[in-house]
Amino acid sequence: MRVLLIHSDYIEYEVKDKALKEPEPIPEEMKKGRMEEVLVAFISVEKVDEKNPEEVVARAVKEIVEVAEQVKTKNVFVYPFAHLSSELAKPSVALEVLKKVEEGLRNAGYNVGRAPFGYYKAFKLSCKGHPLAELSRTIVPEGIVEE
Ligand SMILES: C[C@@H](O)[C@H](N)C(=O)N[C@H]1[C@@H](O)[C@H](n2cnc3c(N)ncnc32)O[C@@H]1CO
Repeated sequence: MRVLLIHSDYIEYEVKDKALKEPEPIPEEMKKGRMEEVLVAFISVEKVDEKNPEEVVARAVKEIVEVAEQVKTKNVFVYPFAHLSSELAKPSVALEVLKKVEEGLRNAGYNVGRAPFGYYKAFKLSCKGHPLAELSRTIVPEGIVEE
């Protein structure tokens, strides 16, 4: 899993077109979204994660919580993003992993938003620009070496 973390004044998105034949079914209110004072986590779920999705979810939640504590925000936005890796997991696995990351963060006491899965989306982001505002993490199942 590849994670790009951007501490932002806000993120807003708008769903445009389907990017998968069968994107995640979403209610009208999920077609647009905005969150303020937020740690945005752009996440690419990778093929290697299919070896142990539960472990990758647990480690991703831990990493994201650590950064959220450092930048002092309780708001996290999970953004499915297929552009951080050339070895993507298949969509069915990726969606499940992303939903579990969202659930894990909520269970950890965070206000969590998530962008819809399987769509082209327009988005605006305002990065805060402080030294911890832009971070990335590579998370793989135990015992796997990621190039
Ligand atoms: C396209 C761009 O504007 C948009 N932002 C986009 O990336 N859309 C992605 C994700 O929502 C999702 N998706 C599919 N596979 C994956 C994966 N392995 N990991 C994460 N998301 C995935 O399916 C879409 C097409 O790949």
